[in-house]
Amino acid sequence: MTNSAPVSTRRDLADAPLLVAARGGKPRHTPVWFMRQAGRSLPEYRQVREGTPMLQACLTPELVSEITMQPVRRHGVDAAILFSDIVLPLYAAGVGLDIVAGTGPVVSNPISGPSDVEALPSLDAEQVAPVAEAVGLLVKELGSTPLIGFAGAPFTLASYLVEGGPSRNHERTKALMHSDPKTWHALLEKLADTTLEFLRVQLNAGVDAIQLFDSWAGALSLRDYREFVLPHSRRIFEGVAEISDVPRIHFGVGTGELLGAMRNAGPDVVGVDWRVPLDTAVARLGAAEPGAAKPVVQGNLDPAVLFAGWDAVEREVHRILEEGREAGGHIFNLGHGVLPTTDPEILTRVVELVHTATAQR
Ligand SMILES: O=C(O)CCc1c2[nH]c(c1CC(=O)O)Cc1[nH]c(c(CC(=O)O)c1CCC(=O)O)Cc1[nH]c(c(CC(=O)O)c1CCC(=O)O)Cc1[nH]c(c(CCC(=O)O)c1CC(=O)O)C2
Repeated sequence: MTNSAPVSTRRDLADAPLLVAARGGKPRHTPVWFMRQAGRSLPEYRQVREGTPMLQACLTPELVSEITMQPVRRHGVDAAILFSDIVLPLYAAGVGLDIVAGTGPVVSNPISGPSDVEALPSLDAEQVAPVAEAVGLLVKELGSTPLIGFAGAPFTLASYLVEGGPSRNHERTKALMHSDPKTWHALLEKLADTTLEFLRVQLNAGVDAIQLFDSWAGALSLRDYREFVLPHSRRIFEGVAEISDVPRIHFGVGTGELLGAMRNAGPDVVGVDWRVPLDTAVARLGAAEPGAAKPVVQGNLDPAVLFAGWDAVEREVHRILEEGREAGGHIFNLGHGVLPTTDPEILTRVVELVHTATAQR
């Protein structure tokens, strides 16, 4: 774990709509970006990635920079998100895994007990130096567009490591959690250390915000989330706050019942999937002490609606913007990542619609 003092390489983007909204201010328009905006939906992505395996691409600075820039140039989004993956730090640390196209992350030797947790390698900043180099290239190229760094949260990473790959029911993960809490917490502590170190590298290189993805936390009951996951996610947000004052976003899928608990982990912004209307999410998040600032939310267009024709898209975007007015701040996004066969033209039109519908409010 490097404890180098944060290098102030961040740009002064004080009036960038993403950063203004994230702090509960009034941006010149509602900011919009899309999870998975850099990826398979873009022909230029498929072209530039030809022949380079996913994880190797994530460790090639010039490729990371080019791929991250593609949706910014094409769509005019209000943020870039670093082209990376949630399993990259595990791969860089030496965990035997690969990303199999059409499947996702696949782990060679799944974790099943205390000796496997003991053997899990920790991450050294040097192992992800190419990511820091990519951030350095991007902060020069992005001008006034903020760059969002990201990492996977401990529960989602643990699920891939224990299940050995994507899982519908996470049965091995939950079995370990309930049968051997000591080993479970030891695993999540190591994963939180790795995540925090990976975020530290991105922050010291100059990212302007971070997002912690707990994509699969929605598989948990509120009781289990609070007992087995929340303390570890909270440690990450507290750790990030000690490194930098950038806005911290927390997102998961199927998390309608967990939103209040996710806010207790300490993020500045909570991402909401498409199942919960934003005004309902604000009510569930807003259970903080009376007089506290209203929560800032991100989301939450159903990615599948982008296949329903422009009239449906336009109707849904206006509905979501209306619901977002209930929050202390709203960053428009999808409720999960862009689906690979999405028409990129539609995403560009959504950016234009959000900007014109909310300009100079
Ligand atoms: O085949 C390729 O070209 C690589 C596909 C690809 C991956 N990461 C990627 C991309 C670019 C893209 O999304 O098109 C690139 C990727 N992975 C991620 C992000 C961050 C974001 O969503 O904006 C991004 C996009 C970053 C950016 O836009 O710059 C993070 C990620 N990887 C992963 C997850 C968890 C999950 O969704 O399972 C998550 C959390 C995000 C989410 O919930 O959508 C794990 C993962 N990585 C990957 C896959 C897809 C496997 C497949 O279906 O081929 C999967 C599993 C899955 O998505 O179901 C590989």
